[in-house]
Order: sequence, then structure tokens, then C-alpha cells
Amino acid sequence: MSQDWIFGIHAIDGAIRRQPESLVKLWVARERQDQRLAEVIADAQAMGLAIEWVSKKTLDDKSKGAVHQGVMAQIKAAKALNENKLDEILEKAQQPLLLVLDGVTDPHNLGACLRTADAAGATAVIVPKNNSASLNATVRKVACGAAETMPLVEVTNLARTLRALKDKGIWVVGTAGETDKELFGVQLTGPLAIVMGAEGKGLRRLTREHCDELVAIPMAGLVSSLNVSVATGVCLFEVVRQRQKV
Ligand SMILES: C[S@@+](CC[C@H](N)C(=O)[O-])C[C@H]1O[C@@H](n2cnc3c(N)ncnc32)[C@H](O)[C@@H]1O
Repeated sequence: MSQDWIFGIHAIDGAIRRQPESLVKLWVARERQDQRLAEVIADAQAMGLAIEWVSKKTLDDKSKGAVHQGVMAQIKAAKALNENKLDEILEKAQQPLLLVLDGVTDPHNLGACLRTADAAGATAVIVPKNNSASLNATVRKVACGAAETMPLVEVTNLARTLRALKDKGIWVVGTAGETDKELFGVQLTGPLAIVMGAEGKGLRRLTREHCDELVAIPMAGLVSSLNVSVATGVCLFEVVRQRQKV
């Protein structure tokens, strides 16, 4: 397994709590005095994690401009999963909730979507292999530990995957701002895949055609669309809200 880095107190705290076995070593800036950082260091020491004390400049250089808050961690980087793992993942899920990102290329958006998917209890995130952000250090930092815990499945042909999901009884709901049907009026309690479009172009034509229905989040202002990670949060937590009522 290859190694990667995560930066910042929140991301490392998340990894200590949820994926401690992924951590290899902590690098901490000697100059930094911070109560929250002290707590993270204490937790790391309690689990016997190696700590290297370095200068702030070393962290600045290593993080290449990312905000590190005086701490970074070397991790065994979880990789994106091959599509042949999807069946196995679905078999274990009681009520599948899949997030499908059709060409999200900004690592900040992918990281935020992974974090939100984790918070909403999603089963997995599916992305097309080409034309998507890859699982890099920025994604991991923004995901705050969720990149290590939320299965990210790369597929070679998204339309084929959506067809296969439908064959398994999963209802595929695409999201598009210009659609008449509102998200809040659609039943989202069964096995479900929510499909989000790319930052600039939205859903591709073929992806749209493979959705069982298209829904919109009502927009009250002058702006025509939400950022994809924000829209993801609205959609996934509408699913959570509806499922809690059942
Ligand atoms: C920035 S938007 C893309 C806007 C793009 N110009 C379009 O025509 O769809 C990125 C994605 O976020 C989701 N999204 C953003 N605002 C939405 C809304 N009001 N209703 C439904 N989905 C929305 C959709 O999945 C969309 O493809």
C-alpha cells in the first residue's frame, strides 16, 4: 500500500478516532503551542504512534502550501476501489445509499462529498475512472478522515454501472437544477443512488438518460445552481430525514 499525508488537527483527529491503523507517523512543529494539538498528540502517544518533532518550515515545505496547523501525519493511503468490489459492498448494505459523482474534478469538492457521504451514512461513493478528481492529499484533508473510511469506487463506464444498479433494484435519482420535480416531493426511502453532476457541465447526457428520475433543489435567489458538494449535502440529508421517519 502506498503512503500519503494528511494535514491539520481536524483531519488527523478524525483519522485517530476512526482509522487509527492507517496512521504511520505524526510530524509536529516544535514551535506550535495549541490545546487542541496537545490533545491530538496525547491521543497519538496513547496509541503508541511515532512522533517526529520538526520545524514549522519543514511542515510548510512538505505541505506545499496546504494549511497544516502544526501537524501532519504519514498514512497508509487507502486507494480507490475497483468496480468489481461494488457487489460485495452492496451485499453488506442493509439499505443502500450510493452517491454517484459524474465527473467532479475539484479535489475540494470530492473531499467535501466524501465527508458528507460519511456523515449521512452512505454506503459508497461511485465515480467514473476518467475525468474525476483522484484521491490525493487535498481530498484527504478536506474529507477529514472520510477518505479513509468511505469506500470510493472507480468505474470504467458509469452508464453501465447505473444500469447494473437499476437491475439490482436500486432507484437512480439524478439531480439537475432546471428540472420541474422538486427533491423534497420525491420518495427517497428505498435502496437509492443519488447522482450529482460535474462542476461546470452538470450531468452528462448519457448519465441523465440512465436516471429513473431527475430532481431539483428549489433555488429562491438569483443564482441558478449550488456548489456540487453543497447540493450533495442537501440531497443526502433529505434522504436521511425521510428514512428517519419510516
Ligand atoms: C454547479 S452544478 C452544475 C451546474 C451546471 N451548469 C448544470 O447545468 O447543471 C453541479 C451539480 O450540483 C448539483 N446541483 C447544483 N444545484 C442544484 C439544484 N438547484 N438542484 C439540483 N441539483 C443541483 C447538480 O448535480 C449539478 O450537476
